[in-house]
Amino acid sequence: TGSTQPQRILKAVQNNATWGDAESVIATIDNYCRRKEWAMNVGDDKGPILDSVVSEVSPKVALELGTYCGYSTIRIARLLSPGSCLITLEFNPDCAIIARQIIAWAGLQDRVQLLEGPSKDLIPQMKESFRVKSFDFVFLDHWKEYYLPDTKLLEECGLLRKGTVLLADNVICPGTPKYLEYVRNSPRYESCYFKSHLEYTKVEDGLEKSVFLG
Ligand SMILES: Cc1ncccc1-c1cc(O)c2nc[nH]c(=O)c2c1
Ligand SMILES: [Mg+2]
Repeated sequence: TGSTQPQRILKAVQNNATWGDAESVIATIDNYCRRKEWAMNVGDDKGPILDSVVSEVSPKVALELGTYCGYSTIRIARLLSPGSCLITLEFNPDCAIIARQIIAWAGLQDRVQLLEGPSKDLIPQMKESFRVKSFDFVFLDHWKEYYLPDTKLLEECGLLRKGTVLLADNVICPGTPKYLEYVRNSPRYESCYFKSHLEYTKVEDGLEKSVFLG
């Protein structure tokens, strides 16, 4: 039986990236996915926008919904100051296995906690089980239908505070119309759109940055 896409991405990293060098892991994945096989990483067009928002927020406690192979996990974690942490949620165990190895290859395992399971089950456990008071930054990149319910769940669980920044991938392609309508019309958010392209393509996509106002 053949290999899976995450396994092929891990192999590309092991064969081309430098152990402990997050930049080389990012570059390797972008080269592989641009030239060999497309994959749903935030990529090297939207990636710098993600970087600039993370750098601006400098989160102490960050959350990522949707790890996949760990590409955006590494983009975020490499910018965190020591003592900060990123919790990333992945429901697919086969992806989680690969992502752990790619995150380790980048030397960032000490700043990342990868939790396996559905976000709707893990989010309500954040305070008690994972001792999170609130998140400073949330990257939404899992499944478009879950962006809105998970945002409401984060609100209900008291995991957002005045100034928490939500950044959502794929708000144009595949598109998250219900989420966009909510954050753009709710008085509890200040929202803005960063136009870009779907990873490794010329198709329009973008990131929506939404600040929770409390
Ligand atoms: C897979 C795909 N095909 C065509 C167009 C876009 C996508 C696509 C792109 C992404 O960045 C995604 N990120 C998280 N989760 C997704 O499901 C997802 C899907
Ligand atoms: Mg995405």
